[in-house]
Amino acid sequence: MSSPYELKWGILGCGWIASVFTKDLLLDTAARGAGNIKHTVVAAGTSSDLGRAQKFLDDCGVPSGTAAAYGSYETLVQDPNVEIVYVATPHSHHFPHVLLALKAGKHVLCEKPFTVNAEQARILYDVAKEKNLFLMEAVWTRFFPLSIEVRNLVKSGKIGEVKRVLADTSFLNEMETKFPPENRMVNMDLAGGALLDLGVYSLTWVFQILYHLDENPKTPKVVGHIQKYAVTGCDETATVICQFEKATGIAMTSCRVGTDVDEEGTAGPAIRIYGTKGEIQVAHPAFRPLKYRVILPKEEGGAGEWQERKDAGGAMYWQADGCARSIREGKLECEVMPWKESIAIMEVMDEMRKQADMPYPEAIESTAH
Ligand SMILES: NC(=O)C1=CN([C@@H]2O[C@H](COP(=O)(O)OP(=O)(O)OC[C@H]3O[C@@H](n4cnc5c(N)ncnc54)[C@H](OP(=O)(O)O)[C@@H]3O)[C@@H](O)[C@H]2O)C=CC1
Ligand SMILES: O=C1OC[C@@H](O)[C@H](O)[C@H]1O
Repeated sequence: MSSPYELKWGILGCGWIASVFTKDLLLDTAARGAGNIKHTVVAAGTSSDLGRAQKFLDDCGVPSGTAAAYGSYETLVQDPNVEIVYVATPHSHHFPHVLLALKAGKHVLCEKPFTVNAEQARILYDVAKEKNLFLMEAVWTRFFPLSIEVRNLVKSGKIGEVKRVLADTSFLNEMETKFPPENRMVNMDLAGGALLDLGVYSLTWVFQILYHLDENPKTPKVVGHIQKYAVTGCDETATVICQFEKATGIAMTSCRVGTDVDEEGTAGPAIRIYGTKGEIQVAHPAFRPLKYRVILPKEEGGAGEWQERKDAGGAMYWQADGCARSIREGKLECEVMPWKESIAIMEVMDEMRKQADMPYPEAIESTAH
């Protein structure tokens, strides 16, 4: 048997999601049927503190002596052992941090939302292409076996022709107590707000179903509405209607009201995919889908049982496997999260912010590089 393809990771930014992702990289790939891939964490860097980077590696369970700790992102990306950099900093910083890694000759997986605006995204993909490097927005949701199953069900025609998708990624929060003004969720300097942080998942569901129905997929026409958070001016609730060639998507998001009220899913499905012969529902949370069901007319079986899918750990490894397979095959982009689609989603969010007059500070909208 040939040895597994190994991908060596460097972690840029040692915050919350970076710890979930790093622990997932350490899980046994064979246990999920991906034994021909091996992920190795070879380095982690914080913005300013080497000791904290070392503590991060230790806390994540990276075997002692197998990974280097760095006290700056500049030194991390120079590590010759690092093949791919995982960027896990706030939205505002994705553009400069991805650029930093690409310019150092590293492949990149960057957390969602990919950038602050579509122009920044276009620039990053141009740089990746020029440098022949792999680059992907870390929209983990698309890589779940459950997402693939739902996409395949739609393709199979089980619910007929899809005409509408309704997607909601919302959390009930007492915002004033949960998010102090400097918190990344609401801080305009960090590109905070529900739309970029959570709305990207609703748009993911709308796009992974509807964008692909069109013969020549392009950015849909958009009518959006944003309710602002009085304390910082970011959006607390956002809704958009996306008109594709063949169908309509309605993407909703909020960090004020939720689809998670009782945490049991009785609040109703987060995703509803409406076809001419039936419907597919996916339960909350939209970003980590755990169960779905098909609902057909009564004479054809009515409401099906919920189909549950459990993934080990943080379930962020599916997207890491996608990176490894793409890089092994010499691809610059992964077909599950193509560049053109990431840009189209950024364009929808740009248009919504334009309609709502919600620019971010010039410093983080900047495309200077
Ligand atoms: N896929 C998913 O499910 C999730 C994705 N995310 C995404 O991951 C990214 C990070 O989110 P999260 O881990 O929750 O955030 P955290 O605040 O926990 O971590 C962000 C990290 O970025 C580094 N950083 C660099 N510059 C700044 C700055 N100016 N202000 C604040 N932090 C800075 C921080 O420090 P240092 O480098 O010094 O460690 C920090 O560790 C976001 O893009 C978010 O949307 C978040 C949650 C879930
Ligand atoms: O990406 C995310 O998914 C989970 C949420 O809790 C978090 O705010 C968001 O960044």
